[in-house]
Amino acid sequence: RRLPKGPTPLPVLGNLHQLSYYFWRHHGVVEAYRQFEKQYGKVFTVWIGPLPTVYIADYDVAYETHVKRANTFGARFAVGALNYIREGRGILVSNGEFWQEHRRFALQTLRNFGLGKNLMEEKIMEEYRHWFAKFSNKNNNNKETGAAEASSSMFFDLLIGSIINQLLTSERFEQNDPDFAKLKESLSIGLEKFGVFEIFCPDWVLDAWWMKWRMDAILDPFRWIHALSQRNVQRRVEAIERSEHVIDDEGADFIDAYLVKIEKDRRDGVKNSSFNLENLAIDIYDLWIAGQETTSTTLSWACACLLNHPQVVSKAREELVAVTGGHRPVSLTDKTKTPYLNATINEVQRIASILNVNLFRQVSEDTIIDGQPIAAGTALTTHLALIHTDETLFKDHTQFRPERFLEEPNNNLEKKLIPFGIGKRSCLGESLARAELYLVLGNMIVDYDLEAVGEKPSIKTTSPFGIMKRPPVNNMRFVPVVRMSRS
Ligand code: HEM
Repeated sequence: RRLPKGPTPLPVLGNLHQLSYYFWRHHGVVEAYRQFEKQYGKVFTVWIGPLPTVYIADYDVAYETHVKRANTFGARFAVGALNYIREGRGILVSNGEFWQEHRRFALQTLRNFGLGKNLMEEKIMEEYRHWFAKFSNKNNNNKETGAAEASSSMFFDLLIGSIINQLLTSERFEQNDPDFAKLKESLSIGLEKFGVFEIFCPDWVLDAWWMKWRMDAILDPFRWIHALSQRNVQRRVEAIERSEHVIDDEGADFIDAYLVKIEKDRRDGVKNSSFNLENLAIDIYDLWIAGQETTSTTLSWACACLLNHPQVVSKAREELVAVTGGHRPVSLTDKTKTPYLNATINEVQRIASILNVNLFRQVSEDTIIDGQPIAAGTALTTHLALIHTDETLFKDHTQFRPERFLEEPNNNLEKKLIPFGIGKRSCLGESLARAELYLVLGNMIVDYDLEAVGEKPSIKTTSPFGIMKRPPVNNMRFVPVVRMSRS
């Protein structure tokens, strides 16, 4: 088999024995893969049982393959738990014409939200104000200072979950919503368990009775989110039928825009259009899953970093107040004038590197990577966490130091930071996520002093073995610093 270098696999087991040993010895997935990188170089193969998987741990190689030869590296490798509910549909794991049409439609719809009246910024700021005010008004918070106390993960889950929900369905999550609390609890258990093994498990293993104990914990929250998406679609259709909801122009949210597209395809006589109600529920499911946990997790990591580095908060605040005068909210139009905040967000995303293992692609033809052959059909991924901790690029990579992005010469560091992936299948929600991170962090830094409740969180993950690198769990206090009216 034409494959890049890697440890010799055993029959059936592949390299699982070595991987498990490194997991245990080096306390996590990323460090385990780093051991292979040290031995075999920037491009290496690891066999997960009978399946060879290839990893790229170098920015230049990732760019040369995923950008310059995008067509060869643009298909998704979709098996296992990731494909479980989707069955090749949605955006995350679909391929071919279906993927192209649905990605283009979702991108265009999100882009429209950011144009003209800028619905995106409006909704982000509306939710920002709502959730900070709601937490400040809670009975157990300090009435004199107006300080709000919250678990960072629950707070950002509600805030970010509500933003994405507003864009998709025009609805907000309500605090103490028992459904939401149940979902988040089971999702965090599921995500801690969801590991490299589950990405590649064939369906018959996922469905086997002897895997039920593990698979139910991992898949139940996803089934729940899918059912919720179906319910939202159904509710909207019924509201339209009862004339309680009217779609103006292109609609108020993603569901409306999609219903307009279904109607347009029908009128244009498009045969076998892939835009229908069931696929709408899957697209919403994908956008919610990909858009909620990722951004919320990044904000929790940001708080862990900022609580440990108050000097960064002071410097960013000084820059922001100089730009806004402290009398108006930070807006996306300020971005070009806030290099320090931009560098801080970059450094948060680098330290967070929230995917211990990125989504996999499938090589579409026999080809060469960095001088080594690779066969068509091979599963391959860019290892973002290894690239973001490459000492030749990010010296003293364990240090949280936004200044590294501002120093000259800095080797074009900003370009080499790729938390949203690279190439044709890179993150569809990048502009929304960047807007959320900028507006929430920028305004929060101007409006609040951050205090840890109890000990400061250590900048260390709670799930080194899962596919997502979850942030430290911590309670924190947001103490208002600006009491003047800022509309
Ligand atoms: C900080 C937040 C986020 C991070 C770090 C992130 C990261 C990523 C990464 C690494 C990928 C895989 C790229 C690859 O294959 O190389 C991805 C894909 C994707 N993301 Fe995000 N994401 C974030 C937020 C969002 C948001 C807000 C949305 C939606 C509204 C979203 C929707 C998607 C979708 C649909 C894909 C699949 C794209 C495709 O296969 O064509 N993401 N994201």
